[in-house]
Amino acid sequence: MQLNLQKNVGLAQKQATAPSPAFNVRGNAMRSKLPVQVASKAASAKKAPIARAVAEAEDKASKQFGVFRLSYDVNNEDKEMMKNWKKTINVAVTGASGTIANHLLFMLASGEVYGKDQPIALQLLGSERSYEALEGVAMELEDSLYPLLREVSIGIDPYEIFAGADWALMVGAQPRGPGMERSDLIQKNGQIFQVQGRALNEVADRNCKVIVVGNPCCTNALIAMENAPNLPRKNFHALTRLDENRAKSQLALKAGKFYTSVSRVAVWGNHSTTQVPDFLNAKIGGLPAMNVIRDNQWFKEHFTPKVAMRGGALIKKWGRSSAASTAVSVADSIRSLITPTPPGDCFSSGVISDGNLYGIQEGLNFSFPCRSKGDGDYEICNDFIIDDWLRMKIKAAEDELIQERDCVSHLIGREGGACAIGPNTPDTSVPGEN
Ligand SMILES: NC(=O)c1ccc[n+]([C@@H]2O[C@H](COP(=O)([O-])OP(=O)(O)OC[C@H]3O[C@@H](n4cnc5c(N)ncnc54)[C@H](O)[C@@H]3O)[C@@H](O)[C@H]2O)c1
Repeated sequence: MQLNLQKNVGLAQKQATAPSPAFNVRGNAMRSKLPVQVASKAASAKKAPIARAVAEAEDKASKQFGVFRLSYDVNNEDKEMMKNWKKTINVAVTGASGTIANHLLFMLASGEVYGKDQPIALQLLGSERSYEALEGVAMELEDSLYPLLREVSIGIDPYEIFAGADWALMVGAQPRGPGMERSDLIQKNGQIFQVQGRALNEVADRNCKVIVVGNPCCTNALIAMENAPNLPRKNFHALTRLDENRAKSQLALKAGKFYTSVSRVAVWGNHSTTQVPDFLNAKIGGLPAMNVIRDNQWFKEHFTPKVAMRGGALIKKWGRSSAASTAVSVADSIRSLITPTPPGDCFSSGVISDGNLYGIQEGLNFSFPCRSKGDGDYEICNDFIIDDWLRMKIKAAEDELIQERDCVSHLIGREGGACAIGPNTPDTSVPGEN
């Protein structure tokens, strides 16, 4: 029996515009070259983008080492196991040979994120420098024998790797080098997300869900979204779930309760030290957290900065930034979108602020409390109480995100103010996560 034949032809078709090598690997597979029809360049140039991509992919497949059709010898036992499986989904992951991805990919492949009945194809994007490491990652995935992992493809061209993606987990970003200004990092990474946003716009599934992890993640998500006008604006998320998880853990520890009793914890604003972990609306054991932990000073002076500075505390101990817990929080973010949010609860995500009821300026990627029916979509919760303290903190986060947006206005086709982030601007990056 041949599995994923369609998909693998599709994969070859995804090799559309790439100057890069692409591999498609899987254990126990019988490999054979794809049949090819060579199209002339002139003819393909006139075709619509997708038809051209297909023609170019076929052309490339005729010449390129490493493009395979895979077929599997499936015995009866395997058939039994697979009979209730859903249709394979394509999950693109960038920065795939990086530290976070090294945890995340194996969680995805194991089925613990999308479900034990959800086969996936992993499409891994690396940088030129990390290409060999990417091959190593693919080999490790291959050696892990995950039944639900139907395909692994690797490459360095986002147009190739995002082709047909149902999900794009955008982890890859340039790290902040020694002496690098925050504004330089915003620019450098902004350019990456402009290119990748354009690629998503061209080749990803029209309902692709995007989660941006690479920092500054809210502004990067905004850039990707603005460069992908063919995808729903709502589909672009920035990862602030790690901050929520950190807040939950601190509340549970302080209250002496198990973390599952902590709910309705929102993180507002930016994934930076201006972030606002919301203790006013949080609940512990179904009661307002402030009625359980009766210590206002602790909430404002310990809890809030502790959550915001957690990355720095961790890097001091560990010598590197959070990776495993970040991967866990990406997995949590995905699960929050594909499973219904329990009544009264929420999850935090950086999403487009358009139409929000909290007075946050529109056109920003801003972290809000959200809820989902489990269909991949979400809505911003509209029943959170905001007091003066919370309002003041949220305003500072909003100002910061407006400032970041001004610095990338040229990348999002927006008339914007000048970039006001300079060497003397307070550095609000989450320590260790920039
Ligand atoms: N939002 C959050 O909560 C959160 C938490 C922790 C880290 N982060 C951010 O996540 C990002 C990744 O962290 P990491 O620890 O995995 O870093 P890492 O340096 O270990 O890995 C990053 C990988 O991205 C690759 N890369 C660079 N440019 C790329 C591009 N244009 N396309 C594809 N890949 C590219 C690099 O080659 C590298 O392998 C960083 O920006 C970090 O600040 C975010």
